Amino acid sequence: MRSKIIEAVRKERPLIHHITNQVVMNFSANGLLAFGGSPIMAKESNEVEEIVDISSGLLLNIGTALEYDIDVMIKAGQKANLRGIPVVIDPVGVGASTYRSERVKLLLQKVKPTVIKGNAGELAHLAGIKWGTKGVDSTGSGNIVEVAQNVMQQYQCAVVLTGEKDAIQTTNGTVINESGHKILEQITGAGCLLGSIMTACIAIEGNLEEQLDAAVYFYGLAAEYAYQKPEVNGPGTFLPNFIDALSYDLTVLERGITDEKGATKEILHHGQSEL
Ligand SMILES: Nc1ncnc2c1ncn2[C@@H]1O[C@H](COP(=O)(O)OP(=O)(O)O)[C@@H](O)[C@H]1O
Ligand SMILES: Cc1ncsc1CCOP(=O)(O)O
Repeated sequence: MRSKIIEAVRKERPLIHHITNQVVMNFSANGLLAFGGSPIMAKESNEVEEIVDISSGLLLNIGTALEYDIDVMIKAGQKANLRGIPVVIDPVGVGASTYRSERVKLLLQKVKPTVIKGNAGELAHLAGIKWGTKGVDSTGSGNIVEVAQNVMQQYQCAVVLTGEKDAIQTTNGTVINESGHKILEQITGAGCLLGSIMTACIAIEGNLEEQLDAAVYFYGLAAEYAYQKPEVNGPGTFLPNFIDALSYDLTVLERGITDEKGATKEILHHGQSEL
């Protein structure tokens, strides 16, 4: 099923309208292209509704959003809601400032998301559950299922909570994903690009839970596969290998990870003890 979902995305190459942060724009566009979607970044108020009109999915990521950007996100989000295309909201760093917290609240009042996605710290903030955070990163620990369920109930939408383990929460229940690699914590935009790929996966016909599961599982596996490459020595060399892996078939990734511990074995092989 996961392979079929990914193949279907690659066949359709859905256009995904991004209003995202300045840090990750290029990485997200390249990563989504490699995966098999079609990105467009557009945040001019005068064109944003037209761009929604030609898109199959909308990703709203508040990572570096100015007041103007929030207004544009609301305009685009409302148009997407009218058209019935999926909207993914990524409340990057929502707990880091009052401004972020208040603007995300406003965005969620004005726009109905299909999915809220974020790291555990961001989603715990939305849920009103105490959690450790540092800027845009999650540093705490706790019950991720409780957080995901709470956000789903509060905002009446599906939730993808990321971290060492990911929780995919829909009205069908919770799916826990364990694919992924710790190296993803050392590159910026790992969560943001997952948002792009998730939006592409839910922009085609199908079951939301299965599509989110396919996106999250595939993404984690691509990271594990890339890290195993002999030429990867750390975050810098990981990045291009990861982009390559995002373009591969799921079966290639699955076959390529030979050891149960996958990339962990390879890290030791590289003589690194900490990761
Ligand atoms: N310690 C980890 N082990 C394995 N995968 C991880 C780990 N931390 C994050 N990931 C993966 O990295 C991606 C981004 O998650 P995360 O780091 O939580 O997002 P963000 O970049 O928004 O903080 C997800 O696919 C997640 O599964
Ligand atoms: C570092 C940073 N600062 C504002 S947005 C951003 C990128 C965050 O990306 P991610 O949440 O995917 O790590």
